[in-house]
Amino acid sequence: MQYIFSRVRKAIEDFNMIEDRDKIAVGVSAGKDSLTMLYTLSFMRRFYPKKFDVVAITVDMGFEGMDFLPIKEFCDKIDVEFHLVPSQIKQIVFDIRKEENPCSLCANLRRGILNSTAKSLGCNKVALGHHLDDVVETFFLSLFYEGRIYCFSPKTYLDRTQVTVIRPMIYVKEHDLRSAAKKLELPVITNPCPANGKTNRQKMKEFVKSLKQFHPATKDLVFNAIKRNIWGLKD
Ligand SMILES: Nc1ncnc2c1ncn2[C@@H]1O[C@H](COP(=O)(O)OP(=O)(O)OP(=O)(O)O)[C@@H](O)[C@H]1O
Repeated sequence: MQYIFSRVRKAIEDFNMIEDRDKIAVGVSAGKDSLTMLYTLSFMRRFYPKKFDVVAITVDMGFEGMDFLPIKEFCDKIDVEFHLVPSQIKQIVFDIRKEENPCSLCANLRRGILNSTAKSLGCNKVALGHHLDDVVETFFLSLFYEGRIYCFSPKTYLDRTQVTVIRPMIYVKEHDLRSAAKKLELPVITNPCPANGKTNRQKMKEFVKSLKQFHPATKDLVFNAIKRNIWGLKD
């Protein structure tokens, strides 16, 4: 875990993600990435030089048979307030609109609920669990499907809701998150979304993996280019 803590701390410091007296709403999907982020931030709040508080928010997408009790119990164990917010996102996206490419509408609706819940709980920040592999995949998604050089930012202020979105896991690789979640025995719930594994993001994941045969460090090289040329971070 020490490795993950140090990578998260470096990302937080490089992009000034945390300030004194922040109240951070951690978006918890119940997947490995956001649960590891929740564990990391809840641990860090005890020794980090800037004092901050953490609450966990899960937007219930409306998929049948999801049991969030283990997440609630995990939050109790690490002393974090847990909020489960019901929604009709599944019905809207799949049953009513029958979206062929459901991901962007789904993510927009989810983000809206997450940010407004965070605001109503007095949080000034929302933390999302995007990791280094997500960064590189998003870059290629934007390039191949939108024809632009783009990636989400590590830290973004949202005018409308007046909360700042932070992504403290961007320096951590998915592989390391998978190992950490296993080691910590986090109560990971498998994503029941019917689109899971069939998305353009999944295609990009496979594409990035395939690049390894041409150059073993492609992922790191692309990530460093994004850091310098899109996020403007100096070496
Ligand atoms: N239902 C949800 N409720 C609250 N936050 C969510 C929810 N779904 C996603 N998020 C937040 O948005 C981030 C990015 O969402 P995405 O669907 O890409 O997650 P993921 O790659 O499946 O990660 P995870 O392993 O945490 O599920 C998550 O890491 C999490 O912080």
